[in-house]
Amino acid sequence: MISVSDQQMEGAGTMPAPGSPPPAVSIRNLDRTFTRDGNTIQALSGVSLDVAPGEFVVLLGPSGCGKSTLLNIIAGLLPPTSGTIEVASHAVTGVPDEIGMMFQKPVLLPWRTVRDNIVLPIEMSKGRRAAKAAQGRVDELLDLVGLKSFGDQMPNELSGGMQQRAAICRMLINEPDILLLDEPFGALDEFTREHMNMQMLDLTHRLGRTAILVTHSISEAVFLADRIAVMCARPGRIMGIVDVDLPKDRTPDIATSPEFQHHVEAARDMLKRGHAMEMT
Ligand SMILES: Nc1ncnc2c1ncn2[C@@H]1O[C@H](COP(=O)(O)OP(=O)(O)OP(=O)(O)O)[C@@H](O)[C@H]1O
Repeated sequence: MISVSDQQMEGAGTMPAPGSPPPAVSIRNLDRTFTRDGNTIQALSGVSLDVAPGEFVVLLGPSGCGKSTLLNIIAGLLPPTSGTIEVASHAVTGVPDEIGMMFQKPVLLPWRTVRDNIVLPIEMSKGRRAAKAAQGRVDELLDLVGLKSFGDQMPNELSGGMQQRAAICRMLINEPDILLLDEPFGALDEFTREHMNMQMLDLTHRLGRTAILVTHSISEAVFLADRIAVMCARPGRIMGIVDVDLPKDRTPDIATSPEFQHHVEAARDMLKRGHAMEMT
């Protein structure tokens, strides 16, 4: 039985159940507009969403529906035009300490070794001595993502998937509770992407992290998510939520199961309805 709730009906499915722990991320009535060439673009309108600690939420929607804008607002990189955003029960005013972020491109500095790229966030915030003291943690992280013997290599000696794994280590070096993932594996080939998704799922469960991931891919969303927030454009908003009640331990084989396909259909139907609303 698939649980689907429509946000058009009073934000159903986006709020916590009574008595549940405070959300890791809480968004209320968020709007964001941009001005371009004298025109106002409503990138987000009336977005409300709570993400529970340890939950994996996927933002799924077509190009331009405001997924990256929403992620950047949660990360404190962009202010909302109106509405509220809290991370760990605190209003977001800058980049919260709890947040780690990853983008489609790994953006490793080519003149620094993998290890020196990973400690960069510490070096920038706490200085070189602190970065040096974190080398043990770097080794643990490299081991965690299967790059144990690659710490002293230069980024150009690594494949695209390996570079993204180094970027995962850099995201985790400050031990963030909440991971914001903007199509982190979108530039990788399908096989590597599948492998990296499995690794990310395993990591978030093992480390007990909260994750919010952006994707256009319905099957990727169903594979990764505890809940999918389906978005539509013009203006960007959350159409509704698909609860993915599949077992937490997932391997690519699950994609052939009827349950998986039912969730894919539920998300696709919601996307189609969003598209139809955009056209009217
Ligand atoms: N800095 C900006 N200035 C003007 N318009 C912007 C800016 N950033 C985003 N937009 C507009 O806001 C809307 C949402 O953009 P956003 O990048 O968040 O969408 P998206 O769903 O992440 O798209 P994609 O999947 O293609 O990355 C788009 O119409 C985009 O053109």
